[in-house]
Amino acid sequence: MRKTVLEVVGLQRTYGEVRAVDQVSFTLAEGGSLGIVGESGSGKTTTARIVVGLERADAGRVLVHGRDRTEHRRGRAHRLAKARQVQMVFQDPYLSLDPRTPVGAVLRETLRLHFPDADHPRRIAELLDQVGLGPREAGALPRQLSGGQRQRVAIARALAVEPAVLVLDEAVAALDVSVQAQILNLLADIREQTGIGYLFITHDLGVVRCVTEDVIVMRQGRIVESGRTAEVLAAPRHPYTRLLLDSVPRPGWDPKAIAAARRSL
Ligand SMILES: Nc1ncnc2c1ncn2[C@@H]1O[C@H](COP(=O)(O)OP(=O)(O)OP(=O)(O)O)[C@@H](O)[C@H]1O
Repeated sequence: MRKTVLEVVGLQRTYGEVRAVDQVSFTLAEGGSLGIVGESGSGKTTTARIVVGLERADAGRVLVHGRDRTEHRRGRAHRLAKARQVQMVFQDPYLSLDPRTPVGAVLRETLRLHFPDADHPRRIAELLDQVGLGPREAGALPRQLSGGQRQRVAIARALAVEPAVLVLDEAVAALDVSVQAQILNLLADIREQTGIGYLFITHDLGVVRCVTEDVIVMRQGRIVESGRTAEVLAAPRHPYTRLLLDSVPRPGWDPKAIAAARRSL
């Protein structure tokens, strides 16, 4: 049995009348990969943002290696320690990368903050190599890179912190299908090499099938189904999961039938 790295217990978050996250609990094993799927508005991103610490929960707890992240303690050391537990990769790295900072400098800044005494040039070369980039990209600005390369930089920056958990929020959604596959393969290799646990937020069941071991399905803030990914996708028990599976465009896909099925749920 692998140890648990992340444990989420009874998360709640309400915005006005909307229960964005309602009694959400799950665990992620060390080196495991858990998908959170659901339609737009199902509460996936809010859950992820609470796990990372970008959003507060009204109730519930987030534990990494048994330590509560939701406790509010002031101070730089505490903030940095929290960041080292969980890192996030967003859908659009353009928004999270400073347009004026070359790639190598992005990594150097992160390393200076978290590991001031490390051998930065060596570590930067290692990180770039780990994500399939080289010295040429180290000197480039974000706009001089392709979407896939930018996402590789965002992944390298997250890895620089040596986190226990990586939260990937629609991390390949903006990329072309072939580039998506490259990044998903890269992420699978990195997980194998490092043992970092992944929390994959996506609306795309193809992504879930490729890169997760377990999955939870969210609808209107609640978990409606969870289990091993292969089993949930092969034999979904909840009608909503079946509907999500049916909504994946494929030959013979009929939007009218999907809309009718949705109304009947
Ligand atoms: N800051 C906010 N203020 C008000 N309502 C919010 C806020 N953030 C999220 N919500 C609402 O909470 C619900 C869940 O949103 P959330 O973004 O978590 O869903 P999601 O499944 O990630 O959707 P998407 O895939 O579109 O990002 C939605 O009804 C949304 O409108």
